Amino acid sequence: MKVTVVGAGAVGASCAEYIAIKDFADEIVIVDIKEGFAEGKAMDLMQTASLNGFDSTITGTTNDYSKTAGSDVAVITSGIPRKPGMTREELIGINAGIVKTVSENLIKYSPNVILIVVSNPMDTMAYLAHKATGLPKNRIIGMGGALDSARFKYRLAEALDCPQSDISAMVIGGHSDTGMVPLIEKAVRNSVPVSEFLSAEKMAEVVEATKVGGATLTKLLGTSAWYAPGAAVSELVRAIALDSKKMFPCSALLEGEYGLSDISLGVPCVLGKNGIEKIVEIELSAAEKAKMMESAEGVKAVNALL
Ligand SMILES: NC(=O)c1ccc[n+]([C@@H]2O[C@H](COP(=O)([O-])OP(=O)(O)OC[C@H]3O[C@@H](n4cnc5c(N)ncnc54)[C@H](O)[C@@H]3O)[C@@H](O)[C@H]2O)c1
Ligand SMILES: O=C(O)C[C@H](O)C(=O)O
Repeated sequence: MKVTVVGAGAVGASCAEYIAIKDFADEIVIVDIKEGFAEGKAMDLMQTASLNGFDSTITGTTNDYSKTAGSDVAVITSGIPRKPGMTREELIGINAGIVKTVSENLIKYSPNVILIVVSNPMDTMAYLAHKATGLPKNRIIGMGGALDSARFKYRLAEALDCPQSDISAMVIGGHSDTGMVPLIEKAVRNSVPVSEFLSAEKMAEVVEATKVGGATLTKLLGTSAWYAPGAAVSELVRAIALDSKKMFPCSALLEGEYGLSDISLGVPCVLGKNGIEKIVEIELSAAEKAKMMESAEGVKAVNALL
């Protein structure tokens, strides 16, 4: 499998590193516009091969998309991250143009590629990629919910004082500080609803902490997070590479699913060799449906700025 990662910055390099270490890709190509930056990151990562025990080959290129030709999957992390106090949506003015051009460049050399959009505001950037490329809807995946769900599990395990491996939980909706929908009613600790262990107040605290998980880290780090985002992307790529049929919440183009259309929004997706193999329509409570509709309105308002 050949994987391209556009953007050799914090998230792109982390994503490339995790993909290499998990060793399911034959070739990883990193692209950046900063002269020599992708080449340097690739060489540094390749010098970990004997230490981390992987055989994937990693190369870098400064904006030469011919080196990405024939990619099976391409991850778009190019663009600026937010600073403390900003929203993800405020990045649209700079990132929209970058994501559009990068998407067009990628499909020129890899017409059969599956795109994974990471750059923020992610749901809108994924929607933009659909408009810019015209790729089939199964071949554009927005990564946000997989990361948000990991943060949800982290917060639930913290509240329950238990290993994260005991938790199954999912976040759907928009990848935004206000629009995320952590499905707390459906979260379980080893098949037992978390409501058996946590008060309503504590569950509300966990939901709120999950929603601002990105902003919390941006405040601590001075820029947005990269380890968990990179790891989340690597898991989506692995599901495609191994045709695993694992289900992740991903931003997918909706055409009537969940009563929504003309929007890319976080919903449960089965991932495999074809990208999104299936959008899974789960039963939502009235409260969950209301939050999902509100989330969709927020994303559509940002889409309107394109
Ligand atoms: N969807 C998510 O869950 C999620 C998680 C983390 C970060 N993000 C987003 O990912 C993006 C990258 O974050 P980061 O922390 O890696 O930023 P970063 O600044 O560390 O890296 C971005 C890289 O993109 C490069 N770049 C800019 N324009 C480019 C272009 N036209 N072609 C190729 N490369 C280009 C820059 O040179 C830089 O190296 C941001 O928009 C951030 O908000 C999204
Ligand atoms: O929070 C950010 O700006 C980056 C990313 O969307 C995240 O959730 O870590």
